[in-house]
Amino acid sequence: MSDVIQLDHLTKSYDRFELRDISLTIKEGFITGLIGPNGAGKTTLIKMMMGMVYPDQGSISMFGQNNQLSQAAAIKERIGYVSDESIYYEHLTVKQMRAIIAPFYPRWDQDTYMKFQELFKLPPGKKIKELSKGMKIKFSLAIALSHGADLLIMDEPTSGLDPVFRREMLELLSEHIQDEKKSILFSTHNTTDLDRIADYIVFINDGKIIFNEMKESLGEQYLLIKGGKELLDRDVRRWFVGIRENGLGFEGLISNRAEGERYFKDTAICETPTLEEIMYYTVKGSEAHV
Ligand SMILES: Nc1ncnc2c1ncn2[C@@H]1O[C@H](COP(=O)(O)OP(=O)(O)OP(=O)(O)O)[C@@H](O)[C@H]1O
Repeated sequence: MSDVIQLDHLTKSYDRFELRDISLTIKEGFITGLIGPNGAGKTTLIKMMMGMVYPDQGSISMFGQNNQLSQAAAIKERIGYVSDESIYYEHLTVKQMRAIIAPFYPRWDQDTYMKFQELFKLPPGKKIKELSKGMKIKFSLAIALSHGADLLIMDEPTSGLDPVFRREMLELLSEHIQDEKKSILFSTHNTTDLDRIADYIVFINDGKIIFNEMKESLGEQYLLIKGGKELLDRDVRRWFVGIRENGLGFEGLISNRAEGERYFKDTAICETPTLEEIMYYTVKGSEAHV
C-alpha cells in the first residue's frame, strides 16, 4: 500500500499559532477525513500540501515525489482541489472560467464536465460572484472530477451544502474511490460525513496530530465510561483523556480500551464512543491541562 501524501516533520509558526513537527502519511486508494476544532490547523496543513503556504521546516512528498518550492506542475495536475475560498475570477461566467481552466489539464474530459454541470445544475452563463457558496463548491467539484485527478484535496467541501446534495456528494466520492488508484483527503467538522465514507481519520488539535487511524480501529482503542463520582480518585482521573462531571456522576473517555474495561467493567457502564465523543473529550481534556 503506497502513500499518496507524506509529511515529514513539518513546522509552521504564525504569531499565535504553531503547527508542530507534523509527520503524517495519507494512503493511496482511501478516503481520509481530517477533523479538529476551529483553529486546529486543518486549512494551514491543506494549504501546505497545495503549495499555497510554505512550511518553516520539514518536507512534503506527493505521489512519492518531493514537491517543495517547485510544486511541480506535474504534481498539481494530479490533484483536484476543492475549497469554499473562491480561487476563481469572480467577474467571469462559469463557462468562461471553465474554458480558461480546461487547457491546463492534459487529461481534461469535457464529457465528464458536461455530465457534472448538468447533475449539479450549474448555470453556465452565471458569473462566479453570483453563485451561492454551495454552487461555488459544486463548480470546484465539477472541475476537480473532470481533469482526471488522482487525489482530491478538499477543505470543508460539505459546509455550504444542503443536506440532500451533501449526501449525494458523499455518495459520489465513495463511487470515485472505487478506482483504487484514486485517493481523497477532506477536512470537515461533520462527524456524520466521516461515519458515512471515511476509511482513515486524522485528528488534529492545537497544531498537533492526535491520531491518524483507520476509522474501524478507533472503537477498539477508546472506551467511554459512565459512572458514579465515587469511582474517581486522583489516580483514576489521570487515566482519562477527558471527563465531564454532573451532579450525579461522570462520563469520560479512556484511550486504552482493554485497561478501562478491566477496571470499570463491574462498577460502571462501558461503551464504544462515537467519533464526536472522541473529539469532544480529547479537546476538553487538552484544555483542562493547559
Ligand atoms: N496567514 C496567517 N497569519 C497568522 N495566523 C494565521 C494565518 N493563517 C492561519 N492563522 C492562524 O492559524 C491557526 C490555524 O488556522 P487554520 O485556518 O489552519 O485552522 P482550521 O483548523 O482550518 O480552523 P477552522 O476549522 O476554523 O477552519 C488559527 O489560529 C489562525 O488564526
